[in-house]
Parts: sequence; C-alpha cells; structure tokens
Amino acid sequence: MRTERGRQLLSRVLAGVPANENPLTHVEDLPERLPQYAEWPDWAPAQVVGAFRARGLEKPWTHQVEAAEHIWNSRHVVLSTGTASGKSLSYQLPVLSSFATDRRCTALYLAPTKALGADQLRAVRDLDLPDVRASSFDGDTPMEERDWVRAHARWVFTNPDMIHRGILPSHARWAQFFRRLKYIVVDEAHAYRGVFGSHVALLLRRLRRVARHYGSDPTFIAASATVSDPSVSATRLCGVECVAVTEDGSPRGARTVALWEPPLMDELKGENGAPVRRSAGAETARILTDLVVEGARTLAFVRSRRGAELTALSARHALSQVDTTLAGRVAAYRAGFLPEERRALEKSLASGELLGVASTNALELGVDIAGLDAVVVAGYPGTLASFWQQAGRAGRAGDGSLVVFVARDDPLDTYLVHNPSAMLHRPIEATVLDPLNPYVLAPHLACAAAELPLKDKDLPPFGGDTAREVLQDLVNDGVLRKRPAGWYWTSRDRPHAGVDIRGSGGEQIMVVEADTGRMLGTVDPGSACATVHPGAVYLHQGTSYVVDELDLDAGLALVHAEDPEWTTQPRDVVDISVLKTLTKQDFDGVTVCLGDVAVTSQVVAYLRRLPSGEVIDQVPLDLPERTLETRAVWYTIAEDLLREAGIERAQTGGALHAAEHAAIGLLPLLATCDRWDIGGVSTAMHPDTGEATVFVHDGHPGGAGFADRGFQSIADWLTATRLAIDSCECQAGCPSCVQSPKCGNGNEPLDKAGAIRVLDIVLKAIT
Ligand SMILES: Nc1ncnc2c1ncn2[C@@H]1O[C@H](COP(=O)(O)OP(=O)(O)OP(=O)(O)O)[C@@H](O)[C@H]1O
Repeated sequence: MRTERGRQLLSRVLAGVPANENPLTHVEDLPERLPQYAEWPDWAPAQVVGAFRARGLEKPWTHQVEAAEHIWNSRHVVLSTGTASGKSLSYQLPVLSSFATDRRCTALYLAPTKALGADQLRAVRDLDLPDVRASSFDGDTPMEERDWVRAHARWVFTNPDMIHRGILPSHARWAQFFRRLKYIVVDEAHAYRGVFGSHVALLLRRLRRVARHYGSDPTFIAASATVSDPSVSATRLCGVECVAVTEDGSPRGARTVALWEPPLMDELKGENGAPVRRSAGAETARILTDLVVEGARTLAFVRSRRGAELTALSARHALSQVDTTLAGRVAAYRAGFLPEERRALEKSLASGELLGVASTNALELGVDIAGLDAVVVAGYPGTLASFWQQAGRAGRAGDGSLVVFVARDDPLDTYLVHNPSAMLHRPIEATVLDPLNPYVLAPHLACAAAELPLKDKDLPPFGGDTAREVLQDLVNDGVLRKRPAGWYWTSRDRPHAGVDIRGSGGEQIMVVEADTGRMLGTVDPGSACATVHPGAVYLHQGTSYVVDELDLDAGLALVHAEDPEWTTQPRDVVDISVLKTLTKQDFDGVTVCLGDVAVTSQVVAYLRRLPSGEVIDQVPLDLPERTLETRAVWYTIAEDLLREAGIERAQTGGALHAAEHAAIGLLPLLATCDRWDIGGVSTAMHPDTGEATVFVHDGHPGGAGFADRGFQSIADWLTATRLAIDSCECQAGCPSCVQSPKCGNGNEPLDKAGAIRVLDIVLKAIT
C-alpha cells in the first residue's frame, strides 16, 4: 500500500503535540483503488467522443458508461459515487449524444446553487460542440436574454428557485422547450434534504406534470454523493423510480485517516464550571501550519466563515515566525467568491503556489480540486456524505495522502472519534425528506393548480389520498375551487411568490440595517424570537450587528453595526403536548411513540456571555408565545424502572434532560439533519403520557421526516447516544457529551451518570 506519504505527514503533525497530550484516537490506512475503464458506447457519435478526448478524457470509467447506458435507454437513474468520480461526464455523454442525433430535443440541468450551475455550464461550453446552445437561466440572466433562452436554448442550466418562480408559472412561454424536453439532470441531489428537500421533491413533480402536459416524458438523472439506499432517496426526490449506479470505477490514491480529539484544558471552564476542550479551529490552525511547513498542499474545512478566516489568519501568523514566504501561501475561502476568484484559487492550489486553504463548506460543491496531499476537517460537517466529499479532495494517484478529522465540542463528534467504524465503515445516512408534509404539500398543490387545473389522475405522485385531503382544506379555505373536472386556482395573482422553497413556511422576518435601509438577510419566523430579539448579536457575513427592535407583525428586525465583546444566548420556556399518537410500541414499562405534537415556546430572556463563557448578566424580554405543530418521537419510562435503576425522584429531571440533549446531538448520525433542525423536551412527569418522558421533535411545521427517522432507528440511535456519553472523559457533563449549545435552560439540571442509566433502561427494554 502506498501510504508512506500520509503516515509521514501524520508523524510530522504529531511531532508538534506536547508530551502530556494524546489527541489521536484512531489511525487507519484506506487502500489505493485503481481505475476501471470501459469502452465508449457504440451509440456515442465520434464528434462527441472526440470532444471529450480533446479535453484529456481518453476513456470513460465503468460507472460512467453504466449510468450513460441507462440514460440513453430512457431509464431514470441515480448515480451515487464518490467525489471527483466524473459524474458530469456520465450525463453529458448521453445528453450531448442525443443533441447530436436528434436536432430538436432539449434538456434541463438543476443545481442547488447558482455557482455550481455556472461551473457545469462552462464545462459543457468548453467541449465546444456545435448546436448545443447551452445557456443559464437564473436570477442573473438579463431580461433581454430570457426570450432568447426560451426560444432557442437546448440545454438550460438553472436552479429550483428559478423553476418555481420563473419557469413553471409561465410554462406556456416555454411550450416548445417542454414539448422537446428529454432529460432533467438533478445535480448534487443529496443537497435536497429536510424541508428544502421536501419542497424540491414537490417541485420536480410539478415540473414533470407540466412536461407531460406538453407531450414529453423526460428521463431524470440524479447525481449524488454516495448515500445509503440512493435508489430510495432519488425515487422519493424525483417522484419516479430511479435505478442506482454505485460501483465506482474511478481511481483513488491511498489515504491515511486520523481521528483527533483536542484535549480538555485545565485553565478554562465553561457553563456551570464544565471543562472545555481546545477549540477545533485552533487545533486545525496548528495542524495546517505543520502541514504547510512540510510543503503539503492542504485544504482545511472549518464550519463557519469566521472560523475559516481565523484559522487562515492564525496559520499565517504562526508561519511568519518560521518563514515569511510561507505565510503568503495560505488563504481563506468562503461563499460569495466570484467564479474567477474560485478558478484562480483552484489553479494556485493545483500548482502548489498556494499550500494551505482554510475554507467553509462552500468549497464542497462544484470545485475541481482533487489530489491534494492533506485535508483537515474541523468538526463533523453534518453528514457522512459531506465528510467524504471533503476528505475526497485528498488522494493523489500513485501517492498517499492524509485526512485528519478534528472533533469539536459536540456529542456527535465525540461519538465519531471514539467509534471509528461509524465514521469510516458505515454506509452513509439516508437523505431524509418528506414530500407528504401537509405544510409543504398545500402551497405546492396550490401552485400546481395555478399552473394547470389539477385532475384526479395527477394526484398519485403528490401523495394520492393525502393530497386529496389537503386539496379539500384548500377548497374550504377558499384558495382553490373544485369543479367536476378538477381543482382550479381562481385568483388572477399567482401563488408562487408567497412560497419560499428554502424557508420553513410563513413570511420571513427581514433583518434591516436601520441607518442605511440595507436588507442584510431574512430569518425564519419560527426562530426570530431566539435569533433577532432586541439586544441579540446578529452575525452576517462575518460582520456583527446588534438588534434594536423586532416587529413581528411587520416582519422586520432593525439592527445597527456593532461588535460587542459578548455573544447573546436566548433563554426560553418550552411546553409540549401530544396532539395525536400515530404509532406506539409497548415494552415492559417503556413505550416508544411517534406522533403529532404542539410545542409552545416563549423566549423570556437572554444571557450576555464573554468569549471565555463567563455570563455578564441576564436580560428579560417580553416576547409572545409561539406554537409549532410538528412531528415528534418520544419514549416514556415507568417510575418503578427508574427507581430500580437507582434514579431518585430528585435526579430524574437532570437524567432525562441530559439523555435528551445527547440524543438530539446524535440524531444527525442517522438522518440528514442538523441538530438545529430538531429540538427536545424532557420531563419527569408529562401530563399527556403520565410518565417520565423524553421528546425529540422536528423544528419545522409538520416535520421534515427527522423524528420519523429517529423512531424507525431508535435502538441504533440510543445505543450511539449512550456510547457518546460514556466515552467522554469529563466528570459531570460538558459540551462534548450532554451540554447543548442551544439549551434554553442554561444546561440545568443535567445528570450525566443518570442519563446513561436512563438509556440503559430504555435499551434493555427495546432491544
Ligand atoms: N474517464 C475519465 N478519465 C479521466 N479523468 C476523468 C474522467 N472522467 C472525469 N474525469 C475528471 O475527473 C474530475 C472530476 O470530474 P467531475 O467534476 O465530473 O466529478 P464529480 O463526480 O461530479 O465531482 P463532485 O463529487 O465534486 O460532484 C474532472 O477533472 C474530470 O475532468
């Protein structure tokens, strides 16, 4: 195995670690994989093959041909292979071959971001084939060009937002394009998850319905990072049965993967006196510095934009002490870079002119950077798919490379560094989305009816009976009218503008700088009280603002630029009630349930906190209550089981609370959610269940499928939760195990040992 280079870089990094620290929890060598080539398919015209060859793509890899064959034969397909495995060629080949052999057909390409769409468009144009007429159609397309695109473009590169707002509402103007539509490419399909994924799933169903109205039946091509069960996810997303191609024939250099847990620091204490680890960012800056000194081309992924900038800055500072020329070879990268800037960065990393780049996840999508010497991932990026996408940037053919995963102060990160097989040998989590969520379904059915009257035969892809019920509600509310032939939209205004496919429903709160009137961004109405309450410190693109006023009725938060030395953290009181238990599993003294709940919360105060964690004061707030109706998974425990396990009445609240926090932290292991997409409530005696209960609920109206996923995999989920708590070496609970960064109760009470007992009771009963 060619792992010498990776191992050598690792020992260099370890040489700088103080003798009393042992951050390495695991090292593993992943073997090299050799390329597997196939022949160009017979149906591919010589001109198209020639264009690829001219760009240095001599022969396709096996999976590229396998996918291309399906597409050519009009079978919907999902290609789920690793980073830089050449997914683009797999669809470009059949699409461009069709263009060459059928002078009329058209294709759509959808990317989750404009930047990625622009990259792919450039790649197609660079092939320099005649009659392709590839063109973008997004928010930046000038009005005068739009008519040309509608009338002449054959391959339109766009995004879900534009399909929703710009194409479907005026589909008649696209009639010719739709009539000839042969392919719909859904790139980076794994990005469509949670509520956004549910929106896009319904959008794709609307798109297909309109295409069929004009007589075409396009083939869907989903390109995704490796995910578990790609066929199921893609079928759910696209609304058509997709064949999966997963055998990756692209080559990959050997990689040494090191899992790294920063040490607990003696000198610093966090909330309630809990110990704190050295920050993943600081540790990453140090590792990046060592690697750059070694001349290794390294990419460090840091979760926040500010973190990426600080990491680059502190690596540059450290390097300037060693060799001033090296300091200039480290840069930061963030979202919002122009395409030219990204190209320049790709080039200088490839040439070695730049040696170190600290980046946010923005570099994850659509950048042609591969074959680096090292990648450092600071903090779990939320999904295994993202982790491998980032790690996949390392690995030079014929030479080894190094990947270091640095854990943050977080229970999921703790679990992963102590359970390497969960990180390195586990199938990637399923992409969770729920197109049947009535809160998402209703506005899409209204849009669909406005596009073309909805008929009974249209309903199966929209959920059949569920759709029929939602339509009845829309009729009752006067939004639609039911006539014998179907459901009609009756107003002159289109419903599309009111549907925010990236938000979780409801009018967004605008964050506006009072002095200048500049709109900085928007906040979900559901989280506004917690994030933009008066006095809150609001970060926007690395600049700090303080909120002066929150007017929920007007949908406005007024802020001014100010960078105080403290951060703010909301305090809330939360109550949950069970509206409907959908499924209940009874075990001896333990029940596990899935159902609909109402979560009532009120932000009542906020804390001002110094970077050291010290609290300056608590400021009361007068904000309204808010109720969220959503989906939850919960378990209950009979009192005698708690007592038998030695959990006394006074301890129960803290034990359940700690078990709840850790479980929220671990759910992203099984569902593609972020811990901020879900919430929890625990109580020693819940009025609706009559017992000690821990609830974990979705954070969006109607749910996004996360609680459902927790319910389906409850045993795996709670086993991992228990392991995470148990493997953290702190005494009484810290952010790496049972403390939560978003706890509205200031992480009190928490009982770490009690949480393990609680989980033992539940696991014993259900497994
Ligand atoms: N058959 C091939 N032989 C050699 N190089 C190839 C082949 N196919 C693709 N490549 C090269 O591999 C690189 C990655 O290709 P591409 O960007 O399509 O990968 P991807 O799977 O879409 O990546 P991502 O995971 O970022 O979405 C490109 O530089 C491309 O030119």
